[in-house]
Amino acid sequence: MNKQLVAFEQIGISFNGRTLLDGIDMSISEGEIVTLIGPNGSGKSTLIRILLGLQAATSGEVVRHKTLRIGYMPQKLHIDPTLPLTVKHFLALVRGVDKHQILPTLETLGIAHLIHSQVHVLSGGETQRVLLARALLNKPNLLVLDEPVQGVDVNGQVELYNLIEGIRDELGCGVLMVSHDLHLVMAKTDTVVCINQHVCCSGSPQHVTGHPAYQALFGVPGADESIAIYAHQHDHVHGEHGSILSGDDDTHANCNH
Ligand SMILES: Nc1ncnc2c1ncn2[C@@H]1O[C@H](COP(=O)(O)OP(=O)(O)OP(=O)(O)O)[C@@H](O)[C@H]1O
Repeated sequence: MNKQLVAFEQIGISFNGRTLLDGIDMSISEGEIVTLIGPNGSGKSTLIRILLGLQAATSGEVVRHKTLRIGYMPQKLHIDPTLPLTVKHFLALVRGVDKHQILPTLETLGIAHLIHSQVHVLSGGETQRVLLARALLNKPNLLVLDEPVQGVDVNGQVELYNLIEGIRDELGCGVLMVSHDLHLVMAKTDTVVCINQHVCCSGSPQHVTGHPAYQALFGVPGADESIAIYAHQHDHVHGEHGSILSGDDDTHANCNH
């Protein structure tokens, strides 16, 4: 069995008395691609921030393997557009980077020709690849990608997911992704975890997509396959502070807790 890199154990977090995450259990192993899905504001990025140590959980524990080394790709590049900065110089800012690895990494990602380009003139897809290059230059055994295909057209999304899968195959690293592009990402994912305060559904894409919960959450029969709709129907009701009050309607999506 592959080495487990990270395990979230009963992670919970509250802000100003409001429970955002409650009792989250999930894990990521080497060679595994895990995709985190859920409605806007359900706490996906917060869970990533907890993993990165940028946010403290209110309860529970993140168990990290002693060899864990994370390469993080944020949702967006936050750089002052008036600041002159080439791709090469941007990547040279990675702490401890081996500068000889910059060009080969860009070659792997198909953007070697952009090495002397200014970062603020890059297209959406090019920017995402530069951010992926930065994550890879950290020599990770876990890639953490927060909405990696944001701002990328559909063809570009397929290419990026293929690249990510290829990187997993080559490096044998684990991958944790947040995504809204359910149909495209499913084909490249080993495990899907759907959160909405708690873990609502999880498992292989085959298991999850065949599950009534998934269909109630994301699928509208006959609708455009590329459109994912968050119509999250619980089989229970949440109280004011997030507690689960009832589970009396078994025609609704079944959540796993
Ligand atoms: N430090 C904080 N203090 C107060 N509220 C916070 C804090 N961090 C996050 N939140 C709130 O938690 C909620 C979840 O945010 P988060 O960004 O984790 O959701 P998300 O699932 O990643 O959303 P999206 O899909 O829209 O990116 C938001 O309502 C946000 O305002």
